Amino acid sequence: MISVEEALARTLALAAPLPVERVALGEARGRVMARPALATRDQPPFDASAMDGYALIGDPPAGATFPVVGEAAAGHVYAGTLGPGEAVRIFTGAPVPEGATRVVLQEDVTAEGGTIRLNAAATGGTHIRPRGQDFRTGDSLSPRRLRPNDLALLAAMNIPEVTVTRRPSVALIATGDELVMPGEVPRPDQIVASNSFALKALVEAEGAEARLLPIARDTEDELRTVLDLASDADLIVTIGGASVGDHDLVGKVAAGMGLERAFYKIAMRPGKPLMAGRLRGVPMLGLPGNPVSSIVCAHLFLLPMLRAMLGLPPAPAPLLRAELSVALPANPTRAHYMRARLTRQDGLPRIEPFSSQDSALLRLLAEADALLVRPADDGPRAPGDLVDYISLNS
Ligand SMILES: Nc1nc2c(c(=O)[nH]1)N[C@H]1C(S)=C(S)[C@@H](COP(=O)(O)OP(=O)(O)OC[C@H]3O[C@@H](n4cnc5c(N)ncnc54)[C@H](O)[C@@H]3O)O[C@H]1N2
Ligand code: MOO
Repeated sequence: MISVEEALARTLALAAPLPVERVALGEARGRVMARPALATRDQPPFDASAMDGYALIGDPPAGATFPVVGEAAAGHVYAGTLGPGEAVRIFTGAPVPEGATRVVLQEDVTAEGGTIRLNAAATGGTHIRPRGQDFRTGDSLSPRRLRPNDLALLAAMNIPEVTVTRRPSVALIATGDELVMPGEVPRPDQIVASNSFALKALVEAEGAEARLLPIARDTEDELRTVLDLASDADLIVTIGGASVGDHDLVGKVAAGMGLERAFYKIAMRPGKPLMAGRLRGVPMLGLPGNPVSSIVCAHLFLLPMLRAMLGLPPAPAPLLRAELSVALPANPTRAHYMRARLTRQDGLPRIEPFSSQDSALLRLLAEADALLVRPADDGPRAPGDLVDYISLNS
């Protein structure tokens, strides 16, 4: 069995960034920008007023008076020339008239019949945003997953379309004679397929597209047929049938179809029978069937693979720190990803693993905030120790 780190390195080696496409800015939220975006103009494109008031020249004392010779509003430049001793009525966002060095707030003047008088000496800055203060033509936004804030910046840069990595298409294949889809009537010896729904949601939240294929029954023929249906995907994910039982056929059938195996079995709990490889050119991840095992493996391997396919830097699931609230015995040779609850407190949160860690228990997984990470061969841990965890709440 290989380590989690080695398995991750081998799965990431299967995942290359996908081709790019252009999308309209309005469709770009959450997409991964593949190239830097370059501003096509300065922002603001002119010296702009930051306040409603009066634009004038110099630093006049309290009591000074000025004739108001014109007006500048947002979208309406003052076409005249401002001279010393004159003022232009100005509104927030308007271009500051040529030569003006200050905007006096309207609250700080008394306006009377086309003239203003300063109530007090103007203080506290010019209230002018200089041209290019936000960004200049040619300034760039580096490649990233686009958040709402980034979209506002791109719009201001006058970039109507962005180059993003194509969404990976992920084929999800549940396997097993015991499975029916939610809403169907299971026989007494059947259960409802659940894993695919968590996996679909995780895949979609990561910015990929998930396709639920028909459940593959436990025959070699049927598994082959469903794997064939997935051959146009960017990533094939099977669920179950990965272990050593007589009906665990995924490894055998995939091998018969030419799977180049990257690994099978890892020193990890849950998730030991994970397999990965390349099937006729398509990366494939064979997840264990136990619901918790498949979902934990998705966090640790499937999502990092998708991020790499999206062109993000190859990286493991992000680790956070928490303060352990109970004592834990030494962890043996398999890294353990324990379902745990987080409690907020000042500083780092407290983390408490559930007493049962059975990998079939979905109700406990639904209660869990985090996977507490126990590395392989980790010594005993005491309350108050700082430990790593992976968040399940995002
Ligand atoms: N003799 C051994 N038996 C098992 C070993 C082992 O090393 N030696 N490993 C155990 C471990 S660890 C795991 S994990 C499981 C993984 O088995 P499979 O990947 O072959 O999964 P299945 O046998 O198909 O299913 C296991 C379990 O999960 C249920 N299941 C499967 N798919 C779904 C689904 N889509 N939705 C909901 N539940 C699903 C299935 O009904 C079984 O109950 O093997 C252990 N055995
Ligand atoms: O690895 Mo299994 O995943 O413990 O249930």
